[in-house]
Amino acid sequence: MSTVLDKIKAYKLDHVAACKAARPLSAVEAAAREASPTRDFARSLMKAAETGYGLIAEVKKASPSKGLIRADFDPSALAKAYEAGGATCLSVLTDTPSFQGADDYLVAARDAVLLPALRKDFMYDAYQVAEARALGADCILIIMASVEDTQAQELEDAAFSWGMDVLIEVHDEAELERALALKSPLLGVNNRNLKTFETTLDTTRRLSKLAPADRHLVCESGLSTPQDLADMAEYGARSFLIGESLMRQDHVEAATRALLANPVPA
Ligand SMILES: O=P(O)(O)OC[C@@H](O)[C@@H](O)c1c[nH]c2ccccc12
Repeated sequence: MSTVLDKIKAYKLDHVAACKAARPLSAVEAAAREASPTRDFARSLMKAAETGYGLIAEVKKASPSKGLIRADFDPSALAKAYEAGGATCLSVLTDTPSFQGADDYLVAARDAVLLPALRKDFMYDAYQVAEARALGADCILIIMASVEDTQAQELEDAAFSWGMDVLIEVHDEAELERALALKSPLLGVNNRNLKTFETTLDTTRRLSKLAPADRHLVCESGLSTPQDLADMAEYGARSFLIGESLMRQDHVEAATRALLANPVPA
């Protein structure tokens, strides 16, 4: 049976082929070389996590599981609200149509602030990594559920060659094992199964026990309260990737601040 992830992968590969035909890799690489210097995504998270929580705040208009999340959607205003509320980094969905994202949203959000930004998309080809850098991205996502090992390695190598960081995303034990063959210290545990959309913080509870000490755990999806963060901190998570619950707030800055207000449990 084909899953949502399979469908996204199929249209994304078509999209990348069309992009390559319209704009050769050499042109994208030239643009990437001219892009704004990278901001230190991984280091910022680790530093924030020394004294509190690292927060990757996501600019997310819609999702395949929830449909439209935020009608009043202004990426630069949202980025500013996140920054003012204490977020460490941004994540900006560029995928469309599933997430109703756009490359321009990433450019606008990052330009509005000083925070490092993740291009949140489904990556399969080094071409997309160069594109990400040309858009200003400081980090890319590798979803282990959707790539082969060699592909993951190519994506990571390409990101490092552009001076970008890499968030490696896993959802089960087998993916985590495969992720450990890569070098990036940022290990994201997605609490949402991208094939069924089932979301449970038990995923982090389970996988955190298998994460080596030299990886920085990023707990992703399904988080909405300061209590969720404190709960996940008991399992070693100090950094969080949060979208929907913040995107549904009228006052994003205040909500971001409130989410981060409680101290990390001793
Ligand atoms: O909106 P949430 O439940 O706070 O989740 C944010 C983020 O983790 C989620 O958007 C996400 C995690 N991994 C992904 C991969 C592709 C698209 C989206 C995602």
